[in-house]
Amino acid sequence: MFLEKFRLDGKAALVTGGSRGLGLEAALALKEAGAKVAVVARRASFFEEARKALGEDALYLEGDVRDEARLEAIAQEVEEKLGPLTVLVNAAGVSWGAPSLEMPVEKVREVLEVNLVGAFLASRVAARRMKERGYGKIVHIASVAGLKGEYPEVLDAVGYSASKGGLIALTRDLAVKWGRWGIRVNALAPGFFPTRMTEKVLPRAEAFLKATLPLGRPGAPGELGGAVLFLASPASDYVTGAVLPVDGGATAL
Ligand SMILES: NC(=O)c1ccc[n+]([C@@H]2O[C@H](COP(=O)([O-])OP(=O)(O)OC[C@H]3O[C@@H](n4cnc5c(N)ncnc54)[C@H](O)[C@@H]3O)[C@@H](O)[C@H]2O)c1
Ligand SMILES: O=C(O)[C@H](O)[C@@H](O)[C@H](O)[C@H](O)CO
Repeated sequence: MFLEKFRLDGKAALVTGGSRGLGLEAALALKEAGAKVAVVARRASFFEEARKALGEDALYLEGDVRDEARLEAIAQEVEEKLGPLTVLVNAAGVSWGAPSLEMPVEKVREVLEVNLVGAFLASRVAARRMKERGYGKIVHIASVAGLKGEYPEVLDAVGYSASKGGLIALTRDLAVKWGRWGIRVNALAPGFFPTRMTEKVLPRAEAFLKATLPLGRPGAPGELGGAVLFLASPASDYVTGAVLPVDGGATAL
């Protein structure tokens, strides 16, 4: 009875940034639960890794989350090929590290544009469709960096932190605005996970994280997918506007 609620058999799910890293892990979790999965990344050449993991049944769609017209076309194609869009995971994201007093302002703008504006655009493209059916699940991959300040030896990326804080505010506001349409909007706030995004930062931050995190280590591959599945599936149908840290206790400090 309860395990059944984690199933997504035959439901269409779209994952932005699903070509690798945490987005790919999200797509794999949704697929394992029975969803028909589409992933978006900026270039077709980025899909090699995802194809190996997700197989030929998945849809691989090129697109930039800053381009709303392209997102509309993607949603249309997903609905034509996979059926009504039930789940959107916004995992597309970029980061730019530099000391805050020297951070190039164009990098702050770029990061906000992808991580915050892009997630908003993908959400409303999905919500226009979900509203018609009175049901939908939107999951943002935010970050603990959006919930608390960071020492520079852990994360020196002010634009990134601001984008994730904005995404958390957006999660709550859209949850309130869209709840009456049956659309649930929630966010995950991962701590440190080893991916392409963190490969340069992790060696510098690891000793600090081991010494300070309640669980004494960064996240490992496979430790986010279950939380994605919870927020994407009927198991969380009475949850909206929530922010779930998956962070080894970083935000409990
Ligand atoms: N790795 C971590 O420790 C960590 C922690 C918290 C949150 N996150 C978030 O998780 C998400 C996934 O990051 P990751 O760690 O897997 O890194 P990653 O660099 O491996 O993945 C980022 C993904 O976003 C896609 N992307 C980037 N810009 C895009 C754009 N403009 N349009 C479409 N797609 C775009 C990339 O192609 C890639 O698939 C990001 O939002 C990131 O901020 C990561
Ligand atoms: O990519 C991210 O979002 C980063 O990994 C941060 O979320 C760190 O986990 C945090 O700075 C640790 O306190």
